[in-house]
Amino acid sequence: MTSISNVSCFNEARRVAIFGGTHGNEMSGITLVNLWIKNGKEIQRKGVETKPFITNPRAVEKCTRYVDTDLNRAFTTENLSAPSGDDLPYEVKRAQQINEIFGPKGSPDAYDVIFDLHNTTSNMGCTLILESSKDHFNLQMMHYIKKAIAPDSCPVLLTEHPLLKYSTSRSVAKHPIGLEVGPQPQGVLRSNIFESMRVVLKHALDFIELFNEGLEFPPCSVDVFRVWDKMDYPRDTNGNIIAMVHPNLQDCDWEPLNPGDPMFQMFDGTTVRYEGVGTVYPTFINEAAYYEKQQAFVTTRRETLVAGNCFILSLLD
Ligand SMILES: CC(=O)N[C@@H](CC(=O)O)C(=O)O
Ligand SMILES: [Zn+2]
Repeated sequence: MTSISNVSCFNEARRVAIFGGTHGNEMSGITLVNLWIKNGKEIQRKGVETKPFITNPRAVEKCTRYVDTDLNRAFTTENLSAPSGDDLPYEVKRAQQINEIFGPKGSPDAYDVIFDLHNTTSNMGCTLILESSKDHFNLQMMHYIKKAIAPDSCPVLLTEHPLLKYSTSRSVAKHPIGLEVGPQPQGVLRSNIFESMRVVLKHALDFIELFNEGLEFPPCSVDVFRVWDKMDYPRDTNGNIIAMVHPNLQDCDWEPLNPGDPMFQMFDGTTVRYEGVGTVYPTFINEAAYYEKQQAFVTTRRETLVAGNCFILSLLD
């Protein structure tokens, strides 16, 4: 990327991948990717090579999140550079293979864009996950998608955080995009969730086609929710959970939570209130997969990011 004040230029996005089954029990992405592996017409765009790919086939087969360890945390430099061997956890070996095919992570040879399709048990709607506030290409794409699906909404979760950021499968690409759609139980397919994932992907691929054709995208601003903190369930001294998400908070992803608002309901009926400073916007509320990560929900803060004028580099010649 070249940045000239407010101008961002990129090479064409020729190589695009769509990942499903990074978590083997999140059925929308698995089903869509399998459909597209059989017949890719729907995801074909002029001048773009789009590769649908099942990232964790053994977890998909077992319909479980992972086999040995969470694949969507496995793309650390340490794992990717570990000497390959049979004793490595399955997902670490798989991360190395994926890095070979779609990366290497951080190199010019890496895929341009990777969409990673996820489902959540939380009421997050159709959420786009952005890893860097400086990724103007992704910001422009997200702006385009938001406009295209209006009046439906499509919140953007920015996971850039000094401690809470994790090493995702999609992070091997130059422009990683997570798509998180819910609520949907693990192992279950719901038609409404399936359809909204499909529609967002259609607009995303349309954007890439238009961009490659040389369309110029003027500066724009994008409202995002930046990850702020993670909140665990109240626990006893043995580490057992002793409360549930409060009914006032359950399903209220992206809605403001203010100091003093109910947060958890103890098993004895008492209410635990939010005691932070200022308004936060909780999300991933009561996500099933996060019980093992000691996480009841994450808090976010609202922010507006600005994306510069965006077009292909060859237009400058
Ligand atoms: C529920 C779930 O799996 N969420 C994803 C979010 C992401 O892809 O960034 C994860 O924890 O890996
Ligand atoms: Zn997932």
